[in-house]
Amino acid sequence: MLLVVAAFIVAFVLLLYMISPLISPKPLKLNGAHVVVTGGSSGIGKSIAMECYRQGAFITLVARDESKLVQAKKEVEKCAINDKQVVLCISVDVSKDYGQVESVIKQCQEKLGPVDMLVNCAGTSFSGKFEEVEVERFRSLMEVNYLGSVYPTRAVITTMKERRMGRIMFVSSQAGQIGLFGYTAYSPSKFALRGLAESLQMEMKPYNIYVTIAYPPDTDTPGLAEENRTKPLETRLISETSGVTQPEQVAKTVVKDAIVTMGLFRTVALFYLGSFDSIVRRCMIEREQSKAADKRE
Ligand SMILES: NC(=O)C1=CN([C@@H]2O[C@H](COP(=O)(O)OP(=O)(O)OC[C@H]3O[C@@H](n4cnc5c(N)ncnc54)[C@H](OP(=O)(O)O)[C@@H]3O)[C@@H](O)[C@H]2O)C=CC1
Ligand SMILES: CCCCCCCCCCCCCCCC(=O)[C@@H](N)CO
Repeated sequence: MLLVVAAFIVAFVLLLYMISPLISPKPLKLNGAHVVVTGGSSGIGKSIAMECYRQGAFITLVARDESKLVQAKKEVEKCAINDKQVVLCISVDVSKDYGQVESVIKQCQEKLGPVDMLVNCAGTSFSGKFEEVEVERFRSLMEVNYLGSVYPTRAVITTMKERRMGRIMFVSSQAGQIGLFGYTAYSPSKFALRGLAESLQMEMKPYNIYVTIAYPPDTDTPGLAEENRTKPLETRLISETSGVTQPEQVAKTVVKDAIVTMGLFRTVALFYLGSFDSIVRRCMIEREQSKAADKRE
């Protein structure tokens, strides 16, 4: 009986794999394409920009800090494959004023042509126990991670629809697939991206615009180093189960996914949850035991 079920599952997956090239669109050629990367001055965004540059794209890097932008531009330029390629830098806060975001997108389209691919990677994380996270943080994470992806997307979408082409990428997180200890402020902002990406994909498909969303694990970036400064023990132990990835690796995977959209759904690994609950319980018991021991002394 079990064997039959297993055989069915294997056959189904094989079938999906075989028909996926038929139902997915033609791969996007990055050579000569204009790619806008928000959060392109650091970490995952910077690696994505470098990966696209290696494939011949023209890049606009968007972030706030000008000196980090200039530094990143130099690094991206080193990945050039021809002498026509250009890296443009734009300093703007993607989460505050929609009018501003719209006007910088206009500027970069005037210089490098219509946007072929938008990578929404600007974002920030924070971990801490729910009651210890400042209330303001819940608003700011939602603003940067969610609205900071809505605004640039909104600013490029009309032209993409007119041209009947384009790719939009959102960078969520494994913490955007399941809620985890310490991420009460961060996870919801990443879950929101999933709702946005799935709804938008349904609207955009008839216009030959494809939306992808990435769920990376912990990745070795300045952003992660900053987050680790306040990370509760539980969050650290839970995160260790999926390890730390290098930004270059994440970039390779997500860029490939965006240009060759497979359209296959990613499954949530729910079986992890049981083992995480036991980590949380163990930490609590150990903390209580050491408190009790302190009292006895
Ligand atoms: N590193 C990790 O473990 C993981 C990260 N992610 C997600 O990937 C994305 C990138 O993370 P990571 O590379 O670690 O982060 P970094 O902190 O290294 O880089 C963040 C980038 O976003 C920019 N940015 C932040 N806020 C704004 C804003 N309001 N307006 C414009 N630009 C902004 C930063 O530049 P500046 O500050 O100058 O504006 C910088 O370029 C985030 O969305 C993060 O949530 C997902 C899973 C794992
Ligand atoms: C298909 C699999 C889905 C679920 C797997 C569960 C894995 C549990 C480990 C979760 C690690 C938390 C990563 C958060 C990364 C992040 O976004 C911050 N580091 C940002 O700085």
